[in-house]
Amino acid sequence: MESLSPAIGQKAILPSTTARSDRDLFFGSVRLRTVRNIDRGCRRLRIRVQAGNGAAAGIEFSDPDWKLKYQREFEARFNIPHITDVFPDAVSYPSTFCLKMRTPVSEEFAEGYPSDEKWHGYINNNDRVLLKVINYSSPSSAGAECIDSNCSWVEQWVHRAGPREKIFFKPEEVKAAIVTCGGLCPGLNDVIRQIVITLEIYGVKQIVGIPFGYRGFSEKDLDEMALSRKVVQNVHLSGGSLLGVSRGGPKVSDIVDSIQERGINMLFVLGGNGTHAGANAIHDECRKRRIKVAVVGVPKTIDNDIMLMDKTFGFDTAVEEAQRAINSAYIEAHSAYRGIGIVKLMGRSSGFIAMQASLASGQIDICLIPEVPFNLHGPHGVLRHLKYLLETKGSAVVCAAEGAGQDFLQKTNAKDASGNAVLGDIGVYLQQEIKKYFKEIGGADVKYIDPTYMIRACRANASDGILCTVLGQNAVHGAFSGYSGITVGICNTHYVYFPIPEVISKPRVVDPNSRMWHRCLTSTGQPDFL
Ligand SMILES: Nc1ncnc2c1ncn2[C@@H]1O[C@H](COP(=O)(O)OP(=O)(O)O)[C@@H](O)[C@H]1O
Ligand SMILES: O=P(O)(O)OC[C@H]1O[C@](O)(COP(=O)(O)O)[C@@H](O)[C@@H]1O
Ligand SMILES: [Mg+2]
Repeated sequence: MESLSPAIGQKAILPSTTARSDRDLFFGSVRLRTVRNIDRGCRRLRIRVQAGNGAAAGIEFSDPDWKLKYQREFEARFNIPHITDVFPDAVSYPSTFCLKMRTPVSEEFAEGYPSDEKWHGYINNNDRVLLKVINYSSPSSAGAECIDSNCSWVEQWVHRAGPREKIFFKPEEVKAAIVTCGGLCPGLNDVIRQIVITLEIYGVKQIVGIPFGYRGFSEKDLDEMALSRKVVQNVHLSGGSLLGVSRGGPKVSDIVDSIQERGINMLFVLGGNGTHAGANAIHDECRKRRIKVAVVGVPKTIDNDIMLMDKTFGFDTAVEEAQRAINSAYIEAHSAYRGIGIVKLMGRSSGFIAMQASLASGQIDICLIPEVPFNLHGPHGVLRHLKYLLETKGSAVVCAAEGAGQDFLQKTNAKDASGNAVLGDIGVYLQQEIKKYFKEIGGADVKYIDPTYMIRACRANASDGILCTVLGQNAVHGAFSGYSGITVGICNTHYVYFPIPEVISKPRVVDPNSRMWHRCLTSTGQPDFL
């Protein structure tokens, strides 16, 4: 067989088993475009290798120093903004955070812990974490993300999160605010709790919650909420957000006016892509006005649609909670004569919850996600496959992400207060179409379960609770260390700080050519519905 790792522009031959259709093939970021030239008899596809990341970024690969240059550019992109960028003379102080816990009433170390303490657990500012940990030997390796056509190994380092030896805020001068925006997500209260507790460990006395997302900065009838360990002690025992959430809200300049009026100099922002876009704009505006405010995000999205991190908090809980709905749909379908269960799960543009929940349950026959187009009708459509399932198994269960199959639904162009498109209900549509289809051919007992808001309102499970704890603590460490315009994340099991623009450049989506999606397909046994 010919090489699977040709240079850019060269042709390669892939075995037919590698190609699942006439569509483009992706090996990570390397796109192999099928030329639709199936050799007679041997069923092989001719493909052309298109550029990897690097060429797209304008890298000159003939330059012997291209790797070095790429790394330098990467380092600059992932540099995390610091207060000294704007205030070069900003004074630092010895940290008041120490792993050796003292009783909270002790005034012994009010001015900082003695520097002769042997081990504080501090992070060095130059500590880094590898963003990509696999050295792919070929662009054709599953999941390969290549910069050049040989998939050369180029180290990509990001900043390690954690407490630093020097802090840039005196705890007694800090007024910290926490705001939770967007939709609910399991774990919001756990993060709030940890932020408050960690701020108190640093010695901060003024901690407030901004009610109902960014709106709390402008609505006159909404008062900020005083927060302390006492207030947040048991808040993680219930779902939702102690502070409330909202979509939409005031202009960034009005938010920053309010920040100035309130004397806030640390702002912790819990939210998804939209919230982080807001947080970054707030950070920029504070810099423009030359006010010393640390703006730190904690990514919140049940959909797991934030780039670069292993996962976001609440996602595990959502997948776990979805099992209950899937199991109910399965029991209903299995116990009925020609039963079909439909479960709709959240995921506006990313099908992670539906994919993982289907995989975990092993009870789903058809998983539909926004990233993978499908036909409903026709010889290869979902309905035809359901007919086959009823004939062979007697029942079937479908799991659909809310953003799946939106092409079938009437578009309204309606937007929510944040500007997100309001989606049609794919679950209801599937239910109607399935009923219609089976009416003439023996009928089907169709049950539709929409557990979406029940899942979102859950309290975090133990694993998410721990993730929230670490993220919340690191958010506070980041702010005290003088960073702003950053967000915290887990990356290859380590905790890191990212500059906000890098994580919101686009939503993270399921790669239809990934091994995980393929695992899901092997579990469901569904065909391509095309
Ligand atoms: N591009 C943006 N710039 C500033 N604020 C934004 C932007 N996009 C969304 N927001 C604000 O962020 C908040 C949350 O956004 P939303 O999209 O509803 O949720 P999420 O943060 O979970 O994506 C809303 O108050 C919205 O007004
Ligand atoms: O009904 P709401 O509150 O707008 O929330 C629905 C949205 O919540 C989500 O689960 C998460 O959205 P956010 O990350 O923007 O909060 C979306 O998938 C879904 O469309
Ligand atoms: Mg959003």
